[in-house]
Amino acid sequence: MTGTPPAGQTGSRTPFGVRLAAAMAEHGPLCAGIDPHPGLLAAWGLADDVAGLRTFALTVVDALGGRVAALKPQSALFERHGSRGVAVLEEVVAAAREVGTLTIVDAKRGDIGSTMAGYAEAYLADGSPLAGDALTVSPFLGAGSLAPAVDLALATGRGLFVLCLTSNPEGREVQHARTADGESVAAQVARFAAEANAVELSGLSSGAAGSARGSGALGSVGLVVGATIGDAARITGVDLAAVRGPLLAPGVGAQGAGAPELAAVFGDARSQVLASSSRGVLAAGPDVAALRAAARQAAADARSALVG
Ligand SMILES: O=C(O)c1cc(=O)[nH]c(=O)n1[C@@H]1O[C@H](COP(=O)(O)O)[C@@H](O)[C@H]1O
Repeated sequence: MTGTPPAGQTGSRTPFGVRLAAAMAEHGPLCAGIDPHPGLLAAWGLADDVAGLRTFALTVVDALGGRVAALKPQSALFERHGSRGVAVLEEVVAAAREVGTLTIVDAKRGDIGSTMAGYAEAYLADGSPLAGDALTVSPFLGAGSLAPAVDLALATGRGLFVLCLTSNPEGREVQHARTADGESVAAQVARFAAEANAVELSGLSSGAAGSARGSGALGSVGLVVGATIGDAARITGVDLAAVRGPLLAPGVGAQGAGAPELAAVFGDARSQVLASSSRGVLAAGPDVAALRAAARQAAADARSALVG
């Protein structure tokens, strides 16, 4: 992909889907989560306070920045330290940008449309300190309520990952439910993303974006589809390949999924998958070389399941 900008360049008009595809090709289809759980802080010999949080999170950026396709800080585990924890999240986003690594801020935001516009400004606007390259969002107030986030993400070259078939077993109660016309909630969500990507991809016409056009191009509105879901895509009638966007696949590592599950769950949509692992990689810390080795192994496992 000649002319593709550095993967971590944010605020450009080069679409997130194009930048993510380049980063996955360069580093392998792995997103490393930054989840500073109290137990991990303790295991790393750190206090469960803002200083410990900061050391933990910036060590991960230092170890894995420039070496993985994306980093995904888990907002909840920063928020639990209050406003100073959120300031550390802002630092993490800036540090990753500095080393050219894409960030997916995992805050799972969702609200009525007019309030969603506020969240969109916080996480997707140029110049906002919480704006990484993409945001996880919840469509369970109705997928259409996410329209302000879609609009701002596409306008700023950022992306979204919309919860669709989540890795936790309780998710089925909502996601497998059928609407009055028989479509599953998950399929409705997937259709929402597919429609946004179809519009975006049909508009790509020149430069780096244009070179990514074609059957393999990824739009910027992805889905979250857990690697632990078994045959839920078939059960719910979700056509993952038709989404033409990236598929963030948590559940790898600590939640039990590995290469066989990735291959089985994603079938002909495997090339769109960004496998995501947090504790499975972070448990190797705080040693930087050990963190790098763990991420390298996780990326190799994901690549073996998803590429080729
Ligand atoms: O959006 C997510 O990333 C997500 C969606 C989902 O369905 N399941 C899921 O585990 N996650 C997140 O992915 C991370 C998983 O962490 P590990 O189980 O330690 O790899 C956590 O930050 C979860 O909040």
